Amino acid sequence: MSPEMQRTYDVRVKEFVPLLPPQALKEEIPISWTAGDTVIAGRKAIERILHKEDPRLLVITGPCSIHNEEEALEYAERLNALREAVSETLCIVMRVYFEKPRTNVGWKGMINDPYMDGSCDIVEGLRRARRLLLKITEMGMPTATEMLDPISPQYIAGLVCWSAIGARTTESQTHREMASGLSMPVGFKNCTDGGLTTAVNAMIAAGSPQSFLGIDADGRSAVVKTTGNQYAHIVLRGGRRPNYDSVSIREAVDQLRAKNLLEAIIVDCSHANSSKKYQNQARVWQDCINQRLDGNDAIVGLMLESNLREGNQKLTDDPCRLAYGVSITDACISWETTEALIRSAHEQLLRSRRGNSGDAALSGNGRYKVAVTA
Ligand SMILES: O=C[C@H](O)[C@H](O)COP(=O)(O)O
Ligand SMILES: C=C(OP(=O)(O)O)C(=O)O
Repeated sequence: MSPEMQRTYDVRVKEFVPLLPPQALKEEIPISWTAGDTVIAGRKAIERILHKEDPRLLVITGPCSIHNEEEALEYAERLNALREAVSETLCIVMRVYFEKPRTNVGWKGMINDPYMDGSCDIVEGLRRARRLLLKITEMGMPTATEMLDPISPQYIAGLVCWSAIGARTTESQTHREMASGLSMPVGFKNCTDGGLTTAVNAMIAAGSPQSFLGIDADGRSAVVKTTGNQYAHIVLRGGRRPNYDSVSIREAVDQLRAKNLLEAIIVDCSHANSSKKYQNQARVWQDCINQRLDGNDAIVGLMLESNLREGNQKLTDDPCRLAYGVSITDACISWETTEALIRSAHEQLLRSRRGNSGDAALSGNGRYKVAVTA
């Protein structure tokens, strides 16, 4: 480019690092028939739940963010066994989140910075994300992720059954346009202050055909024309106050009904619904199960932030010294708590379906005691 053309461009860009085209990564790590079957069946099951053709409760559970493949695979193996055991009442999908939206700055997830040292080797991040999604879907485990960067779906979306647009990006036109072309159901979080209107508008925009700028499978910049995503739905994650209680659910249903949108709500038991205290997730979970048992079919799914071990840890200069199975972003509930919550919900839903009387109560330490009465 001539100097007079160049002098007004890229004033603050240090470097352009070439990225391999999506097609090249798909050929390097090809989707298998088994993985493809998991994705297709997972998407179908979620679509049927959103349309209330499948009475099961959708459960999206897993780490706040993935930073270590070995830990993610151990979690996936445990969850997959549990998924099969409770599949009569629950449709379990694993959170496999590689992209983290930050309130200001911080580690932005495995795709952005796989070595967690600021080197931001995004090519390696995309490779690791795709490889891990492939391994998890090959187990038969359906996957969920947040789509944050509008380019990355081209590299990984074929291995994802459900995706979220986060609270910080639900108002973004770019993300709504992207969602209109995504192949899986997309949940829009309410925005961080708790307002639902942004998510409702996002559902309308994502449900409509859109034309916007993107890239194609060969990595060429392109005008992307979409059909609209008829499975856009809302995810309540709380805001200035929690919004999982029955009054908030009613309010959300009223807003959805007024716009003729899917009256299918997923409640995120974490984030502002738990006041960012992982110990509160159990309470939110049981409240929503109770609402379901009381006949409220608007809540079709629940989300948990869960990891092998509870809590979280700070990411320091030496990632090798991180504790195994502990989140480096939001604090999570442990595997043991997750399993107890899921098994308890399964038993309560089974009993209710069979018309048996039963009682599930929260014990003092936040774990469930399930007492079946004759
Ligand atoms: O789910 C994760 C976090 O809540 C989200 O990425 C924001 O994190 P931050 O406020 O720590 O940046
Ligand atoms: C970032 C997340 O949620 P939210 O957008 O609701 O903050 C998340 O689920 O990881």
